Amino acid sequence: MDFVSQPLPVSVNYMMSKHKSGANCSAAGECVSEVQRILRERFCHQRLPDKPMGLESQYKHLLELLRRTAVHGESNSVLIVGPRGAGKTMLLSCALRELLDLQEVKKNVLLVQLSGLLQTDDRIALREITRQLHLENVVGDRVFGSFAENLVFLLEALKKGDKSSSRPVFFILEEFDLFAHHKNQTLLYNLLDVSQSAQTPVTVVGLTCRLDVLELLEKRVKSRFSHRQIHLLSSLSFCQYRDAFRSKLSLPDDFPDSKFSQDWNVSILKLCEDKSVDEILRKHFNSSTDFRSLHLLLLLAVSRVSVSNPTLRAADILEASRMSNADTKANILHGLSILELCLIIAMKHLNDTYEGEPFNFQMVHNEFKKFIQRKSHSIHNFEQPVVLKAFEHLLQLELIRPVDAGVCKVQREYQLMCLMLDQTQFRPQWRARSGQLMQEKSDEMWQGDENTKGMTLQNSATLSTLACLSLA
Ligand SMILES: Nc1ncnc2c1ncn2[C@@H]1O[C@H](COP(=O)(O)OP(=O)(O)OP(=O)(O)O)[C@@H](O)[C@H]1O
Repeated sequence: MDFVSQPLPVSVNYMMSKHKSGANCSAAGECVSEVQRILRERFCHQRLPDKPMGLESQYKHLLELLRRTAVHGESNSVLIVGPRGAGKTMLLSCALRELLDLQEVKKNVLLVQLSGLLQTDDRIALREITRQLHLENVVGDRVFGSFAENLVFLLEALKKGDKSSSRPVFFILEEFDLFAHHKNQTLLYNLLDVSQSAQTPVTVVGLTCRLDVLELLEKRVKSRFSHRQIHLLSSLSFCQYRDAFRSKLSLPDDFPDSKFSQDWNVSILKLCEDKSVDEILRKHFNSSTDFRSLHLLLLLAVSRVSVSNPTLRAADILEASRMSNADTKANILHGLSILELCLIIAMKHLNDTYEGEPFNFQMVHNEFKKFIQRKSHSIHNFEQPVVLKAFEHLLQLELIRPVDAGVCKVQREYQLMCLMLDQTQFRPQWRARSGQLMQEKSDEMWQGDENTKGMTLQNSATLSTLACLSLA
């Protein structure tokens, strides 16, 4: 290994740079990148919070259930139900973290994690269970008569030498409701069956967003479920939300540069008192109390921190809020080519003319050709395959959508489409895009006609775009 070229840990780098003359700038740089590393880890779910905020009773309940399996060998089953981003995975991970801190539990307990999005049928799920329990060699080429036989064999294989005690197993099923769509719900039936019988200490923990998840279970599966449910419904107040904002941005005590971290933490306190920041937070809180959207806002704000701007300012939060609320579809319009923009305008024309009726490629192309005839000097006459390619790109970007995706017999050029943009997404983007093009290219000078409403145009590329504007 080439240790010389390996990057040094930040703290070592920082210590070294501290002793160098004129090292202030590089030390500040190190601190800023360390701040960004810590906070990004925090916001990208790589680090669990110390305690789940506002979920104390649910946390205690879950921890006790898991402890009873791990310590006393009791089997159980439980569902954690809550909306997206409510903290289901985080709650379970925190409880497991606390439980696995106990030495005797850590040695004994086995974890199997499945997700309804990944294990799409029971065969794949069983293979994954075998893999996670490290029993591939034990199973070998053995053939099993049924799924239940296979599962029982796996659990038997986990029994210790004295045959009386088994190692407790936690089966964690993320997106639990998707497992209910597997054929005959065999996996759920067998897991819940094992959790009911006294064979092996097993706890099945299901995580789901669906409140009606029990309705999806077959009768025989439902009857084997313990009907324990932990609901995560946000009861967060704005004050708690603001506290979370402060604590999520604060630097830990073990930050390599204590002076920097003190200054940073003071600046975060000041930020929390800022009126405009309070307003933004209130707006975010009113639209969603989940921490995932708060993390996105903070991630965008923290990415604006640099050596020249080493603390977070209210303007950074404001800009981050603007970016996180931006209309993504309208933003896509910024990146379109001139031909694609022309096609979008042609579609909008058709929409206006036929009052929102669907259109096909031929209609759009005809409209586009009419425009070229009128303004032949302002836009290049593209060949039909090129126009079709641009049209398909718009389809890929989901700016247009087939009216009936099931009808695939129709020739591509005649397939009916509808435009997925509305008036509000049109106008501001249009102006921004034409303005942007005007700035980008300034080779040829051109005086606008009455369609451009007296504006002076800078070049032919802009000309085409603004000629499009006259179409709109
Ligand atoms: N009460 C809370 N306290 C601290 N952090 C929280 C809390 N609730 C959610 N979070 C944070 O919000 C983020 C999303 O949480 P998590 O992934 O656990 O949600 P989830 O309910 O499992 O979502 P999904 O249904 O999409 O799987 C995580 O970074 C988590 O740390």
